[in-house]
Amino acid sequence: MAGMRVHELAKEFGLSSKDMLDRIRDMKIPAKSHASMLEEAYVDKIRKALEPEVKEVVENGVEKIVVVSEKEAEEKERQAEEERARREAVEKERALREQERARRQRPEGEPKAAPAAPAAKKPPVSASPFSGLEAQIADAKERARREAEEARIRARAEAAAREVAKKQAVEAALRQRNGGKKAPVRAADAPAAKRLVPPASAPKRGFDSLLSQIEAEKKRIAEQGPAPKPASGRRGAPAGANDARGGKRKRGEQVVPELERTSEDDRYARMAVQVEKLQRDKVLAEARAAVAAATPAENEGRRKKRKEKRQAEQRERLEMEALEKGLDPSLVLDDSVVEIPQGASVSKFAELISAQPNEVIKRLFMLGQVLTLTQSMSDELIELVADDMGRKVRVVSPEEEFAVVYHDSDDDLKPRPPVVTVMGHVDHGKTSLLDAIRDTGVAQGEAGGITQHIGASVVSIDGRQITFIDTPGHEAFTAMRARGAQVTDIIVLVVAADDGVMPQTIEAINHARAAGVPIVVAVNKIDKPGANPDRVRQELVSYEVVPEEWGGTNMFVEVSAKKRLHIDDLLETILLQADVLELRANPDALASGFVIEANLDKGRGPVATVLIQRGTLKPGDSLVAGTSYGRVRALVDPRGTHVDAAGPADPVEILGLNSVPVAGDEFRVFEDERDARKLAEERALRERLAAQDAKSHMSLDDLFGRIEEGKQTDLNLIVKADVQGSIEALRDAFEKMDQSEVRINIVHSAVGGITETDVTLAAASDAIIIGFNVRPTGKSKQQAEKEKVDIRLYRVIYQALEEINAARVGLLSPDIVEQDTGIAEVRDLFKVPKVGTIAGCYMIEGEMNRDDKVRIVRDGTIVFEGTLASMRRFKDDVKSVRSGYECGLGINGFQDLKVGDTIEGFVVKEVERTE
Ligand SMILES: Nc1nc2c(ncn2[C@@H]2O[C@H](COP(=O)(O)OP(=O)(O)OP(=O)(O)O)[C@@H](O)[C@H]2O)c(=O)[nH]1
Repeated sequence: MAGMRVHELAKEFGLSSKDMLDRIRDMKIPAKSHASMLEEAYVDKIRKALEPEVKEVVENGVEKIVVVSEKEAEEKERQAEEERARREAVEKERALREQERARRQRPEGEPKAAPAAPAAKKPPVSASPFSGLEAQIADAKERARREAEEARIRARAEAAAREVAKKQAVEAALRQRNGGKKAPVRAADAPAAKRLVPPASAPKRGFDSLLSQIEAEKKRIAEQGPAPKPASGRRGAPAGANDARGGKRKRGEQVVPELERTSEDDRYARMAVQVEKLQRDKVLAEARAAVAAATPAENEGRRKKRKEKRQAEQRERLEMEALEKGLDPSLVLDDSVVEIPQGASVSKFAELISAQPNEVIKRLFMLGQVLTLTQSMSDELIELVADDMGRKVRVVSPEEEFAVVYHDSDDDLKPRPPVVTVMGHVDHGKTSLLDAIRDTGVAQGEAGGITQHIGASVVSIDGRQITFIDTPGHEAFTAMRARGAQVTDIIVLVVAADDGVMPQTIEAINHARAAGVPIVVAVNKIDKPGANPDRVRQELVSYEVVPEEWGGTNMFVEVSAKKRLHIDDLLETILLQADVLELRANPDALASGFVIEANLDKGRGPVATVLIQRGTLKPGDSLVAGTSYGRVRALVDPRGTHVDAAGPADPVEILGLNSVPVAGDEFRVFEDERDARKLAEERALRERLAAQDAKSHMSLDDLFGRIEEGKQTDLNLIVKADVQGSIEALRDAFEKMDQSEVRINIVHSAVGGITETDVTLAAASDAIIIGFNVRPTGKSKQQAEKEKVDIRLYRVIYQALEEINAARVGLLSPDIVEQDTGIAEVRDLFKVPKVGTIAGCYMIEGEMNRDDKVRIVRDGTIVFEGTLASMRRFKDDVKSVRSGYECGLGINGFQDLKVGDTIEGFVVKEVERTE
């Protein structure tokens, strides 16, 4: 078969040439106009493509025809039925009329025909005289309904055709606007579409909305003429126009399917652009994915993991440290908890909890505390105010702030010597045993045999070291432990074989057990005739100290300190016990440990004996010990030898501290001296605050006591002395005093000169300062005068006791007082033949007279008291020297003057008692 022209094919399918051309182009078949000749193969293709549509249209038409013929048949049948009914009704009516005529012709008396009566009364509908009329009315109604129905169907089909025409017109307009190549659809083309759309069976609802959208679009184009927005759907579009790309598009794509049909070139160009864009997007997405999967992400992941690991480790470490410090880890680790340094000022506190200082002051006021911005808050106040303001806080002590929890690796730990404390009942031979061990003859040196100050010593056996701490009693051991000074590894319990277990023996056992320290029993005085070592063993069993040979864990050694019997055995046993303990420490670190004894040496200043627990201490190290700090000037071992280094378990005396620390104080070397100083100063501040707190609590209690007991009065004392022993002696003496009328409270006691801190504390606690062999240092004297704080200085204990007793009796002023006159500072020294040492002085305060008594004060301690041998200005003897002048002073019977000493003049005056 030959080819066909486009218009011929269009005619075949009942389409306009233009519609046919469109479809042909959609099928990518070349055709330029309605006259273009189509190859046979193309014609077949077009027919195949269009036949389903045509078939649909035809089928719909057949269906309609079938439906119409059925309806006609029904109608005819109905009409015939109606005709039949009408004829029957007419026949019946005629019969009835005949009957009536006959009845009227009959005489009056003649009975009525029975069957007629009921019929007359209730005639059947079919027999009604109007039944024919009713049938006509019904018939007319039915006809009208039918006509209306047909009209509706017609109207619908026409409306659908009109709408399709409209849509095609809009499409054409859109095409023209976008492509500009397509001629607008003429109104005449519109009816052609009618044939493609089944008049009544076309889907309606979706079509309606499509139409309304098209209408809106048309209106918009007409009014504004902008670029078209994407078509809302493809329903109603010609079948062949569909799905060049599967009909699925992403939101925002600029391509409108209908618009692609403007021209081949245009369409492909658009597709190319789109493909390019798609590819670019794809490439970009791939690149992003590749980048994301590549190194940075990997690094990011690793970094994140590392960070998480670090955080977890840090958390664990903090938790461990908190537990080791006995703190609640939840408080330490809770981010919402604000850490407030101990003794923080009101303004600092407000700043840390991000509150208005005035608000803090107001709340403090409400708590009965009138504080200014710069004043320190106590721990309790910090917690109270924070709680009041709904904030979680944790008061951090200076120790904690500087706290270091040492974590030495196993490799760093080296074996160290054991540290041993000897304990036992009075007179069971502790000092003698230590003496025997050290072989230094200490016991003979102590007149009463009562140990006064703790010390430490080192012995060697078989090249191995043992460090001994000599304690004055169990209290010191417990006091040290209470301060966290766990210095002892082994306790040697001395039990006299002739005396057996005594109260202090039991106490010692309890202390050792509480500290978790193993006991080695030294059964002493076995040389004595009444010695019964086995009895000692038996007695100790009931205190759970069981000899190894009896199946227990305690090693027993029978010794005689006096006769030096089995001392080696004892030392070997101690080493055996130490081996069991596997004592180790890291020597390669900054030194730390505890102060075991401290005093103010007249010649050397503050001296502290420390026991090193970790690291190595060297001269030049900056350290802090309690509230003292300084740079190590010299290290002296227990034999009095200057050493260059001291390692773990070594006891060593250190010189160079600024003040005297307290036994049990922790010491630590800092890399930076400023840190040491800062910690020491903060500790001192905290101590002052604690002392004030203690006072305020106590005074409240006292107030209560006074109200309860009527006449009760308190005497608060601050005791300062040159050695701890003096303080203990004074304390003991006070305890023995009758306190029924006046209660004596020692609010603070320490070794060293009277400082400004002491005066502040005395002012705060309304206390008297008692100085025993010490003097006020720095500006403390002026401060005491300013604050009207009474400082009483004594050289001998009995004098202090006597005065206090006098004061206690009626709190009277003593009879005799020392009145200071002037103070001179020694700035130079001259050796004058036959006269002795003359001090070149500068009078720094008051006026000193030639006849005044004088005391020589060095580092706050009185080193001599006497009279002046000479007082000269230049070469002239003078009677007095006032402040601001230089002079030369000679002291009777005292040559050991030093530059830096102060020479204080005073007169002794008798003061009358007021009652
Ligand atoms: N016969 C004998 N006497 C001893 C022995 N050990 C100590 N003594 C004597 O016991 C007395 C008390 O000895 P100390 O060493 O002072 O006893 P201490 O336990 O240190 O005494 P305090 O320091 O007061 O607790 C002294 O007179 C010693 O000579 C010993 O082994 N044998």
